[in-house]
Amino acid sequence: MREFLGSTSHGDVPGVWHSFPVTIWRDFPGASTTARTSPASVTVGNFDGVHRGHQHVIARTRELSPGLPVIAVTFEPHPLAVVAPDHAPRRLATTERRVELLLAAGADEVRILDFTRDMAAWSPQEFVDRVLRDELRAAIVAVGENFRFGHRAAGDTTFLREAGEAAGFTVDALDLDGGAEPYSSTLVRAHVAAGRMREAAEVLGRPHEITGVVRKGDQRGRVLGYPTANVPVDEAYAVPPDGVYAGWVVRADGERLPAAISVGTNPTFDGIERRVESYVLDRTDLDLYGEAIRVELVDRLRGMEKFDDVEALIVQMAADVDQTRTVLGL
Ligand SMILES: Cc1cc2nc3c(=O)[nH]c(=O)nc-3n(C[C@H](O)[C@H](O)[C@H](O)COP(=O)(O)O)c2cc1C
Ligand SMILES: Nc1ncnc2c1ncn2[C@@H]1O[C@H](COP(=O)(O)OP(=O)(O)O)[C@@H](O)[C@H]1O
Repeated sequence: MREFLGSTSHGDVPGVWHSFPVTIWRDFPGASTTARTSPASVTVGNFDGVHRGHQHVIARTRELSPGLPVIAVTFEPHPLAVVAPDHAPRRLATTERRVELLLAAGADEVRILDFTRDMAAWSPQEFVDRVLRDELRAAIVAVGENFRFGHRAAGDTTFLREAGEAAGFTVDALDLDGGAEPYSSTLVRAHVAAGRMREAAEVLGRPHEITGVVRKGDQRGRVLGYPTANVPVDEAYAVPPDGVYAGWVVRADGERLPAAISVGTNPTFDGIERRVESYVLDRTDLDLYGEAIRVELVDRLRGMEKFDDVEALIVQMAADVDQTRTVLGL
C-alpha cells in the first residue's frame, strides 16, 4: 500500500485513509516524491457519487490496459467550490466514500489532488504535463466525453488527445449514455432534490445515501415505540425533501438493517433541527450512538406532516413501517 500525505501532518487526515491505497497530494509540488516510475492507466474526474457513468469509465480504463495499474485522479474540494463557491454543487458522497466506491469500481489506487486557486489557474497543457505525464506516467487516459479541465475548463477531450500525442498517452473518451439522459452527478442531484429516489438509484447503480454519526435527539422515539437513530442534516450534501422514506441503515461493520426513515424537523413537536431519523424495523435493542452509519434511501413514501396529536402520528408510523416492508420486499 502506498500512501503519501504531502506536506500535511497525519493529524489532518482521517484515520480511515490508512486502510486505503490512496495518495493525497497537498500543495501539489509536481514531479514530487510520489512520481511514478512505471506507466499507468489513468482516469480523471470529480467522480461525485461514482455513478454508473463513472463506473463505466473506470471499467473501460481497466479493459484498455491489461497489466497496467488503474489510477483514479480526483479533486478535493470540488473545483467549483474553489472557483465559484456560490455555485458549489451539493455533494453526493463524502470523500472517504468516493474513495471506497472508486476502488470498488476497479481503481487500484486513488490520487486526490488538493484543489487550490493556484491549480485552478493551470492551463490544460500544464495539467497534462505536470500531472498526467511527469507524475503519473500515463500511457492511457480514459475520461467521459464531457470531461473538461484546466483554467476556465478550457481543455476538452479533443485537446487531451492532441496533448497526449506529445506527452506519450492515448485517450479514450466514453459516451456516458444513460438512455434518455446521459449519466451525470447533476442528474442525480436533480432526482434527489425532487425526492425521486428510484430514479437517483438508476443513475447511481445503488440507492442514494446519507452518512453521519448518530447523535442524541429528544429521547422521544423510544416512548412513541419507534426509537430513531438521528443524523443531523449537513446542507453541503444532497438530502432529499422532508418526508418519510423506506431504506436501509448500514452499520460501521457493514451490517444492513431495514428502516423507516424520517427526514425533517419533527413538526408535530415543533422541532427546529433538520435530521435524518431511522427506525430500524422490529428492534429495540440497538445502541447506535456515536456510530458512523450510512442511510440508504430506497423510495419516498410520503411528505412530512404536522399531526394534531401524538396518537395520530403513531398510527401513521405503523402504516409507514408496513409500507417499508413492502418496498423492501420483506
Ligand atoms: C417512520 C417515521 C415517520 C415519521 N413521520 C413523522 C411525521 O409525519 N411528522 C412528524 O412530526 N414527525 C415524524 N417522524 C419523526 C418523529 O416525530 C420523531 O422520530 C420522534 O419525535 C422521535 O424523535 P427523537 O429521535 O428526537 O426522540 C417520523 C418518524 C418515523 C420513524
Ligand atoms: N430499532 C431502533 N432503531 C433505531 N435506533 C434504535 C433502535 N433500537 C434502539 N435504538 C437506539 O436508540 C436510539 C434512539 O432512541 P430515541 O428514543 O429516538 O432517542 P434519540 O432522541 O436520542 O434519538 C438510537 O440512537 C439507538 O442508539
